[in-house]
Amino acid sequence: KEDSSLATIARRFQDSISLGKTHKFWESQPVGQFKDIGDSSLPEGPIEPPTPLSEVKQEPYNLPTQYEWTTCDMESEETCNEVYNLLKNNYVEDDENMFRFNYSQEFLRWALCPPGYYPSWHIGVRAKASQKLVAFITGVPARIRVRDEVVKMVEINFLCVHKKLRSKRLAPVMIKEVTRRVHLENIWQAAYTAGVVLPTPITTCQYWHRSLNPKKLIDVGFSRLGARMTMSRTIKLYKLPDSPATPGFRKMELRDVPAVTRLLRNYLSQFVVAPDFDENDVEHWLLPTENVVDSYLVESPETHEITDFCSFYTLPSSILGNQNYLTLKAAYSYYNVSVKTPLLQLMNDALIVAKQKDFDVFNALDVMHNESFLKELKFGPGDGQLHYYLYNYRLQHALRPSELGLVLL
Ligand SMILES: CNCCCN(C)c1ncc(F)c(N2CC(C(=O)NCc3cnc4ccccn34)C2)n1
Repeated sequence: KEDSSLATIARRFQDSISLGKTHKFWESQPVGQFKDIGDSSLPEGPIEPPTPLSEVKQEPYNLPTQYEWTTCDMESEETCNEVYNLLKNNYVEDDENMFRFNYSQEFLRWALCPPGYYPSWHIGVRAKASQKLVAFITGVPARIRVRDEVVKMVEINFLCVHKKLRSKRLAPVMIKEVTRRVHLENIWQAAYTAGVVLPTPITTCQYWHRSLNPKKLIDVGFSRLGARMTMSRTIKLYKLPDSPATPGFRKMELRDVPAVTRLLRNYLSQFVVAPDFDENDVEHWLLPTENVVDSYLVESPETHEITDFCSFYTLPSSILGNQNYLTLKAAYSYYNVSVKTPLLQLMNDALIVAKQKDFDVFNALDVMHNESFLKELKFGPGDGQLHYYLYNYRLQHALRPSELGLVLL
């Protein structure tokens, strides 16, 4: 595996710039530049001031003539289905093209229609002739705290260009168009992630996977049988109890929103970058939604106080080219709060309910305090890294993943 340290990648990126090979795009954007890494004379905070709204480009950017912009109304069954199919066939795959994310329609409506969302930030590109949807990019509003500053941001996600239109340089103009529409709403910062290195990550996270259905995971090539391991020994290794161990462990309900909000706000205050959730946000993002997000809490049987919380979201992947299985059912660790119940025990209960719900694998990033349970609960390191980025906001130095309290979908 090549040395993938950020310094090496930065130097290569710098070299490729001098050779004129790299995209001019990212050096033209207000993002931390590789050449500025370590320059402590540059202040932390916004890189560029807001533009007066009258000076923001009023008309959309130009697309190649055979394409046109469209706004995707995600609350329309038909349009949501078009977006679903574009992503199902053209969104992120693993490096060996064995899996592709298969975000469900109900997940996309949840992820893209939070309180205060802007329909105009759900941007599609259609081929004029066929009216087919061939590309997509989204923004949703979020209040994100960076150290002591709560910043109104946009979370950019679901950038997808149809496989047949790759290297037509559509992505840069889509990024500029969503930026323009966000500027029109007087928002000047963004948060986004990518599996690739761009200028410049605020942190780089590692994925970890906990097998729940090891036989299927080995059959489909997601994991391999360990050396000197048999299949039956492997199934036994990952076996879990039939029910959670923590007394008072139960599903979250609407009546729990105020208590969960207090618990979560308190817990997230320890991280350098984290969402600034209010009760409306908690009701949308954390109340259980079938096939989308599951959340549990610990209510003390004695005092009825809510002391702990855990949650995970449902993101299946299509399995490309396997005769026996079509879909990998994956749960992704979301927000977890451990105050009275040890995080290790809380997350083991999360694994137990995920197994009960027939998930094949439970994924987690090494963000927040996740490092403390990953190895002990038999998570294995994944091959994918997830780089986190802020747009138009400089941090003087990259964060450790444990300083990050933000999970994007
Ligand atoms: C903000 N959005 C984050 C959602 C996940 N995003 C986009 C992502 N970006 C880079 C990755 F490395 C990654 N990984 C999940 C881990 C994993 O499960 N790897 C095997 C696998 C199974 N299915 C798929 C589908 C696509 C890629 C890998 N896959 C690695 N996830």
